[in-house]
Amino acid sequence: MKLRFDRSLGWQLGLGFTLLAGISAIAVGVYLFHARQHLGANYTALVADVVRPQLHTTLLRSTLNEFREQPQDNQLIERFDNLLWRIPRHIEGVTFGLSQSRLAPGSYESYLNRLNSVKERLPDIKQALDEVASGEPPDQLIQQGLTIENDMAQAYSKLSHLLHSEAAKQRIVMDRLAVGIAILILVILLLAGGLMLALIRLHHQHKKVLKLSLMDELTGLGNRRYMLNVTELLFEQSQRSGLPLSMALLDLDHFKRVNDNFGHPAGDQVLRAFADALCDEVRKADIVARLGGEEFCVLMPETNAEGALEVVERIRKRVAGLSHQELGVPTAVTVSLGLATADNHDTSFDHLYGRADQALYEAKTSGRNRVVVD
Ligand SMILES: Nc1nc2c(ncn2[C@@H]2O[C@H](COP(=O)(O)OP(=O)(O)OP(=O)(O)O)[C@@H](O)[C@H]2O)c(=O)[nH]1
Repeated sequence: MKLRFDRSLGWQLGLGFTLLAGISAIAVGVYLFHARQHLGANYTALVADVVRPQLHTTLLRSTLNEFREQPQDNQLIERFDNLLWRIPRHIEGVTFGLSQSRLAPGSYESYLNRLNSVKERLPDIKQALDEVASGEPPDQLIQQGLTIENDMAQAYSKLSHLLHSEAAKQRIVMDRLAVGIAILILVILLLAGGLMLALIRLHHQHKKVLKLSLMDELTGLGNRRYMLNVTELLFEQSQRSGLPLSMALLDLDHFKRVNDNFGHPAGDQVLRAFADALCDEVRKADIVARLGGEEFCVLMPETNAEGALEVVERIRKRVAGLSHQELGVPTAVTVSLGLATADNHDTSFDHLYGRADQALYEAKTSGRNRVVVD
C-alpha cells in the first residue's frame, strides 16, 4: 500500500512539475511572439543616426545668425554650402535606418515626409546662397534657412522621442523576458530535482521490497526464495571448482506440541531462539534460511561431508541444550537433521536437495534428535 502511495506521489510530483514547466515555456513563447518587434532591434544605432543631424540643425541655426553680421564672409558661405551638402545625406541615412528597423512605418512616416519636403527645398536655398556669394543681401537665405531648420529640428526631435520610447519599451520587454526565462529555468531545475527525489525514493522502496521478498520476517533469516537464489549459484560454483558443497535440512521435533501447549506466540519465540542458535554455530560463509514452518536449511560451501557432520552435530547438541530461558518456554526442544554433500552424481541442486530431504525423513522416522547423512 505504502509503495503504491509513494509511486503515485512521485508521478503526481513529476506530472505537476512537467505541467508547470510546460505552462512556463508556453508563456515565455507567447510573450516572445508578441514582443518579437522589440527583440533584436538596434535602437542605439538609430538614435545615433538621429542625434547627429540634430547637432547639424543647431549648427545651421548659428551659421544663419552669423550671416546677419557678416553676409559676405567666404568661410561662412563655405560652411553653409557644406551643411547644405550634408542635410540630404543625413535624411537619406535616417530614412534607410527607419526602413530597416522593426518600427511600424505609420509611427514615423509623417516625420520623414517633413524631412523630405526639406530636401525638396534645398535647391532654392542653394540658389539663395549663390546670390549671397555674388553680393546680394542674405535676408531671403536667412528666412528660407530658418524655415528648413525649424522643420528639421521638429522632425528630428519627434523621431528622437519615438526612438527613445521604443528603446525604453525594448528594455522592459527584455527585463520581463529575463524574469520569465529565470522562472522557467527554476521550474525546470525543480522538476529535475523533484523527479530525482522521486526516483531515489522509488529506488529505496524497490530495494526494501526486494529485501522483504527474500527475508523471513519472524527470524530475520533468508526465506525459501533467498535460499533458491543463492544455492543455484553455489551449486554451479561447486560443480565448476570441484570444491565440496554440503547441505543440511533441519526440522524441529514435535513442534506442534510447543504451539499446542504454550501457544503460538511462544512457538514463534522458540523459532527465533532456534534461528539465533543456528547462526551462532555456523561460519559467516554459510547460508542459513528458513524454508517454511519449522523447517530450516544450512548450506556450507567448501565443506566436505566430514566437516559438515561436525557442524550439524554441534547444532543438534546446541539446540538440545537450549535453556528454558533462552527458549522462552518451560520445555526442551530437539531438532532432526538430514545432511548431504554434493558429489559427481548430483547433476542439479534439486538432486542434492532431494538427498538431504530423504536423510531428514530418515532422521525423523528413526527416532528424531539425530543427524542422518545421505
Ligand atoms: N508458532 C509458529 N508455529 C508454526 C509456524 N509455522 C508453522 N508452525 C507450526 O509448526 C507445526 C509443525 O507441525 P508438524 O508438521 O506436525 O511437525 P512437528 O509437530 O514438528 O512434528 P515432526 O516434524 O514430525 O517432529 C504446526 O503446528 C504449525 O502450525 C510459525 O511461524 N510459528
